Parts: sequence; C-alpha cells; structure tokens
Amino acid sequence: MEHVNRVALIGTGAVGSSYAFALLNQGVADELVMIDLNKEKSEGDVMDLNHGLAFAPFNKKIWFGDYSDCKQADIVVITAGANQKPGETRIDLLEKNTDIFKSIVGSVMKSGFDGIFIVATNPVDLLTYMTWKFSGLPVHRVIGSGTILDTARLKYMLSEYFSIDSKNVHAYIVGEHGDSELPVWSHATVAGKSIYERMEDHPDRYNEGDLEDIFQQVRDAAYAIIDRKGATHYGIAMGLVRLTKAILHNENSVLTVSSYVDGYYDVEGLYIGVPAIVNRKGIAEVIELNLDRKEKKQFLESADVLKRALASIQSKLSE
Ligand SMILES: NC(=O)C1=CN([C@@H]2O[C@H](COP(=O)(O)OP(=O)(O)OC[C@H]3O[C@@H](n4cnc5c(N)ncnc54)[C@H](O)[C@@H]3O)[C@@H](O)[C@H]2O)C=CC1
Ligand SMILES: CC(=O)C(=O)O
Repeated sequence: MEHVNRVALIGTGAVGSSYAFALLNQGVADELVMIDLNKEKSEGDVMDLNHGLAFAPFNKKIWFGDYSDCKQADIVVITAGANQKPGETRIDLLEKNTDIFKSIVGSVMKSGFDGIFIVATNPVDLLTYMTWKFSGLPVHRVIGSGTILDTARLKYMLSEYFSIDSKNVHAYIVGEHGDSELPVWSHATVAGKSIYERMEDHPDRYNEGDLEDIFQQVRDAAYAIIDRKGATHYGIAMGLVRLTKAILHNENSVLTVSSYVDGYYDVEGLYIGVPAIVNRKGIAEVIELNLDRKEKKQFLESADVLKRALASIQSKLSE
C-alpha cells in the first residue's frame, strides 16, 4: 500500500491557517490535521478549506483533530503561541512560548509521534532548541524555519535592485532569525557572477553602499509589516510549505533552516540559521560556508545573542 503523507499542524492562527491554505494550493501532503486551543476558529478554517478542495490540485483530507492524530504524522508543524506586538522583539516572546511548547511537545510525544518537527513560532531558533530538548528526538529530526523567510526577502529585494529574476539570485541570510542576523555577501551571486562583479559591470547603476540599505530592510521587514497589519504570515507560510515539500519529496534542497550546530563555525550546542541539506530524513547535512572575517565575527555575535537568551531560560528545562 502506498504511504499516506500526513502533516499535523499545531496552531491555526494567522501563520498556521496561511500555511494550511498554501499547502492545499500547492498539493503537498495527503492529509492535514489541524489542532488549536481555539476549537471554533480552527473548525471554521477546516470547513472553509474543505469547501475549496474541489479547486485544489488533488483531493486531500483535512480535519480538526487532537494530539492522538500526531501518532501517524510524518511531520508536526508548530506555529502556535504568542506573536510580536508592535515594538516587541522575537526574543521577548521566549518565556511565554517556552511554557506553551513544553505542553505542546509533551502532548505530541505522548501520542507516539516518531517523525520530524518543523518549528516556526518565535523566537524560532530557541524554540527549536526547546522542541529538541522536550521531545528527545535526534537533532536532525527537529528543524526550525530559521532564516528561510529572511533569505527569501533578501532574494526578492536583490532581484528588484538588479532587475534580475529572483531564481537567478543566490544569497543567504544566516544567524538568529532576528535582530542579530547577517547577510553572507561573500557568497552572494547574481546571474552567475559574484554580487560585487555584477556591480562593477554597471558602476553608473550600482553602489556597494546600497547593500547595507537592502540588508536593513530585510532585517527590519517583520517590524515594518507588523506596524502596518499586526502580523506577518503569507511569506513564512510559503516558506514552511517549501520546507515541508523538501522533506516529503526527499528533495535534498539547500535551505537556511535553524539547524543544530555543534563545533561548526566554532559554535557549540545551539540551533541557528545556516544553509543545510533537507530531505526525507530531516537535516541531512549542515553546510559550513567559508565566511569572511567580518561575517564570521557577526555570526559568532549572533550565536552569542542566542546563547545568552538560552542561558536565561535553562531553568525551564529542568522544571
Ligand atoms: N519563523 C518565522 O519566520 C515567523 C514566525 N512567526 C511566529 O509564528 C507564531 C504564530 O504567529 P501568528 O499565527 O501570527 O499568531 P496567532 O495569534 O494568529 O496564532 C497563534 C495560534 O496559536 C494558538 N495557540 C496558543 N497556545 C496554544 C496551545 N497551547 N496549543 C494549541 N494552540 C495554541 C492560538 O489559539 C492561535 O490560534 C508567533 O510566534 C510568530 O512570531 C510569524 C511570522 C514569521
Ligand atoms: C514575524 C517574523 O518573524 C517575521 O516576519 O520575520
């Protein structure tokens, strides 16, 4: 009998319901079970999505469920928890969301789940670490969305700046999904040329100083969107579907996910956004880029921000 791919989604708020919608429209996964404390809203979403099935690429099964449904899930995606209010950083959410995760991850594991976790709730690097600790699963089967969204934002903005299709732009944001993240300009390419070479082709059009402005817009994008509409959800939802597809379709895709690094980049025992090969087993390999001196310093500073935040919450692991 053919394997039926099941995704269990925990948290069906702005991010979760957008993910469900994108998953359905892209025809990824055979079954989707939606779980949330807010039963009414989640049930409403399930009804609404089911009414769109006739227009989806192929038929799916979608239902409002409970933790027992996680037992047969290939992937559990967690988007539950508090989001940032205007002016709040992602790290400000740490304590509140760690408590929520302790209960959610405990309930998922109690079901007998033995698949792959994808975490999107903020602060995502730290909650991915917590999910790993609370679940006891191997590190390669606990993945955070990390800087996939920031990398997508960077590709979009570079594509606009250079007037080149974003598919021909290769550039990564790494580090914390948050204020200390950094761009890896030393490995950025546009139309097969290093970003700096491409700028030299047209010195009348391009200026290296513009790169800092582009990066700042990427780093601060969430604040800009939250100020305008209260939350960001479409971009991350599409990124989560991309990640789900890379796993279920065994794609060996390179994505800047939050991965466990221990000894890589001199960082020990931390989840942080780095390029990694993702396939049916989860994270198959973390790619260690040859960062230049400035980037390495920034990366270590970003890891330090995460390390300090983690230290402030260590007691939650032994409670
Ligand atoms: N990693 C990334 O790039 C991004 C992450 N996010 C994060 O995603 C998270 C969710 O954001 P939104 O969807 O905007 O929030 P939201 O408030 O719209 O939805 C959160 C949902 O979680 C549910 N929930 C809370 N506690 C729960 C529990 N114990 N069990 C089950 N469900 C529970 C709520 O009922 C609600 O439906 C936030 O932490 C936000 O910062 C948002 C955008 C991008
Ligand atoms: C909210 C958030 O983490 C983002 O849009 O990047």
